Amino acid sequence: MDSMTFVLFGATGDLAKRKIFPALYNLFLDGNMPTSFSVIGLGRREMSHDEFQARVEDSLVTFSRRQTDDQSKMEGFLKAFRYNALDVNNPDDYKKLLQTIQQREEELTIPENRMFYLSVAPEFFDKIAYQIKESGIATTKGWKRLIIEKPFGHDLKSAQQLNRNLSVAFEENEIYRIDHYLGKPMVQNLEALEFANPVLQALWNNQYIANVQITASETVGVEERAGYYDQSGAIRDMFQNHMLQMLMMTAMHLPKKISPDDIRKQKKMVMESLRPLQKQEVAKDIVRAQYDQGEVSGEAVVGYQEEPGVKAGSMNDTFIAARLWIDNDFWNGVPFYIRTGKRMTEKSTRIVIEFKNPIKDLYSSNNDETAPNLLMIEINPNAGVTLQLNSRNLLNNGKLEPINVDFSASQDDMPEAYELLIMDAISGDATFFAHWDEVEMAWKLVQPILEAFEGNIVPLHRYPSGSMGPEASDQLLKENGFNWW
Ligand SMILES: NC(=O)C1=CN([C@@H]2O[C@H](COP(=O)(O)OP(=O)(O)OC[C@H]3O[C@@H](n4cnc5c(N)ncnc54)[C@H](OP(=O)(O)O)[C@@H]3O)[C@@H](O)[C@H]2O)C=CC1
Ligand SMILES: O=C1O[C@H](COP(=O)(O)O)[C@@H](O)[C@H](O)[C@H]1O
Repeated sequence: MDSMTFVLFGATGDLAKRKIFPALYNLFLDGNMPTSFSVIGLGRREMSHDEFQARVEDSLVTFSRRQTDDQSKMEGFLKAFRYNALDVNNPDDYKKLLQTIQQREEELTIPENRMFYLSVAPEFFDKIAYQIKESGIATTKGWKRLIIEKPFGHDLKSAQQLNRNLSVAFEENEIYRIDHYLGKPMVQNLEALEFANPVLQALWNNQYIANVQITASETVGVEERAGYYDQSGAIRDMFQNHMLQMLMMTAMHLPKKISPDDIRKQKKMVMESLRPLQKQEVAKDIVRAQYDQGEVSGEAVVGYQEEPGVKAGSMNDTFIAARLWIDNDFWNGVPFYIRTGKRMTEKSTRIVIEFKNPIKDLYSSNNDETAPNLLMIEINPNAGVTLQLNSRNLLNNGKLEPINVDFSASQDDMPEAYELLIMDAISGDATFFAHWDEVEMAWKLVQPILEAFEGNIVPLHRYPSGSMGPEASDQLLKENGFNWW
């Protein structure tokens, strides 16, 4: 792994504290950081290097997955950290930043490999990219890379504009767009599950699969993020990025070889085959809803309209269900159902593959019936795979009953999404980052939905907090003879 300088914009913020510092630290403890590296934290407020290091240490003690009693390890890690005050709008601050970067490169005798992580509000992304170029920081004899957080645009036009603005300083192969769902170990494992098992590979098509269901349900409400979420909704917050990424990872087909380029090509082909939605017809395939008051995990909670910071009469969606079709030879005729929402019954992210059941009535003369075979992939909070088969239960008069063949991945010491993603970015492996083509096609799919929501031509259903969403979401599957698993 190349020695490098990790420049963190937003180093005094929440994401840095909760995710980025702990991820770097765990990589360090696992021997997955370069032997020599420097981290330069940036924020508006003034702070000494020592104060910054103390802040980082505090975050590690509170949030790191791994802890060590060996203080020399902690010290070895912290000594890599420096802090510069920088206002993203002030060109002089970038000149000072360049000096700090160069000074550290000299001190550590490391090459000019520079990683820029933008953990700041998205309206700063293009300004920072521009200043990185103008100040000369981007002129390096080594590599340079940019990691950015979502949201990547607010709609198709703003995403395209942002991409143009970033490209003044960075090539596409230098941009690592974080979608933290792509860092979840079970999402990364989808590729192996689909392609490293000839049995599943043979069945992974419309001849054997009846439908695919992707669910990401949350029990939390809007929390303290109403300012952002009320403008965003489930459609932008989860559907445009995480849900569509999981769909791509599930529906892609065996690439010629397992390489970042080939996997991305397959994902792109899925997006190209997704049947576009027409604004006037969005309501046929998309259900939007908002949570009312109710009870979640035994606790009474208020409805969305009563949440602090939500504007009166907000029509924002806190739940989305969708039925999508992939018009290619593999998936013609197989509905892909997606649902995601806040204040639902349980916290669970999972993908269920329902296989066709041509022998449903074979046993009916014995008063028996076969349940469909299901492959259930649990992503979060548990990680595992379950295959539902039919078997006779000798303790119940030999009746046919579904049984589960289970594999549960141990969650102990499982690396966090940010660890895996930051490690990949440092190694220059972009497999599990969102390519611009994917992001743009996702926005193209979502744009008519946004317009239909804004034009109010899609009803806004309601669901009680603590439920699995409105009846209309169940109806979407009933229309095709299915139900949510
Ligand atoms: N927090 C999370 O869990 C997640 C966050 N994200 C995304 O990550 C990004 C950062 O989020 P988060 O850490 O929560 O945000 P915070 O509001 O906690 O932190 C914002 C950071 O930006 C800095 N900042 C603000 N204005 C300026 C400026 N003019 N010049 C330089 N720095 C500035 C702040 O520095 P200072 O305070 O010193 O001014 C602070 O370090 C956002 O894009 C967010 O959408 C994505 C997924 C999850
Ligand atoms: O990106 C986001 O994801 C979280 C859910 O992530 P998970 O890893 O806990 O499943 C969601 O709560 C948040 O609104 C969204 O911005």
